[in-house]
Amino acid sequence: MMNYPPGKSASPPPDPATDNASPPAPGTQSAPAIHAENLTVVRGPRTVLRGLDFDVPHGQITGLLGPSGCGKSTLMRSIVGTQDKVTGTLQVLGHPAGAPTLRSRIGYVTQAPSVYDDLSVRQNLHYFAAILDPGRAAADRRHDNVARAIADVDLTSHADALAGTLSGGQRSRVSLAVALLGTPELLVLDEPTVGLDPVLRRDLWDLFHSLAADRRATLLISSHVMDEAERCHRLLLMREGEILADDTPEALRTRTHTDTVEAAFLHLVDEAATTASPQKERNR
Ligand SMILES: Nc1ncnc2c1ncn2[C@@H]1O[C@H](COP(=O)(O)OP(=O)(O)OP(=O)(O)O)[C@@H](O)[C@H]1O
Repeated sequence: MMNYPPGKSASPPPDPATDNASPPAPGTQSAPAIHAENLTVVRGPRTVLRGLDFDVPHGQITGLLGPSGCGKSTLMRSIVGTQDKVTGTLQVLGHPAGAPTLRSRIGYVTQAPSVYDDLSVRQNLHYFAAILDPGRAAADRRHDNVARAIADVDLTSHADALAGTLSGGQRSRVSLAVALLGTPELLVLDEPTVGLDPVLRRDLWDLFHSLAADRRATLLISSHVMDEAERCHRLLLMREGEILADDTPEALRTRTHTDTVEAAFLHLVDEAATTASPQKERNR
């Protein structure tokens, strides 16, 4: 089992260029972790995702960024196989999204923490661990995995507190710990740092980088906080159900002659508006 000290390092995130240089995990070099072609999703009367084409590479952190309502959660639900009315191609770890074989290979954390309020943090983790890895013979392994997952999210000192008595941020971290139990190859995290203080946010990003670097996990992390974009290896910038850009933060800044990803995003929004509607642009 990998051992690393989450939340203890104040070091900056690893340099993606250096990280890219490390050898890929065996058997994962060729195909991307996620491959989408003409991915379209209809929700109710609306087409929420419109013909998306993109790849998510293995062993890196890809940030999914865009304003509220642009379709980030819908895309994540499609990837983990819980979204209805998905058309086009969506391959995840070499299988069609939603294939039963993917269940134990993906960790998914929704925006709303899914924990039992009347159980302690440890009991919550043991409950889910027993589903993932049942049987008496696995009791020692479950015990170790639960302790590791609780330590991963820095909740050891709250392990015996009832989940219902925790703060919102702490409850989110319990959900994240549940997702880390099975050491998944792909982690899909929907706004995992929302509502957290800056120290916890930094600690969680350190953990995400450890997961990518040490366990070769692939992470897809949504956020609408643009400063978090700088912490990702790659970015998918979304707007109104479309991918506005798919690149590294540095390449985006360079291409748009801007200093921050937020400025790059705004530049691309303006550029897209000009292309889509010259008349509208002339009237601005
Ligand atoms: N059940 C539904 N029926 C119809 N439309 C829906 C439904 N759920 C979401 N939508 C619409 O789909 C669009 C995308 O929603 P989604 O939750 O994926 O956005 P998001 O980018 O994750 O937003 P946020 O950052 O606020 O969570 C929104 O315009 C939303 O109104």
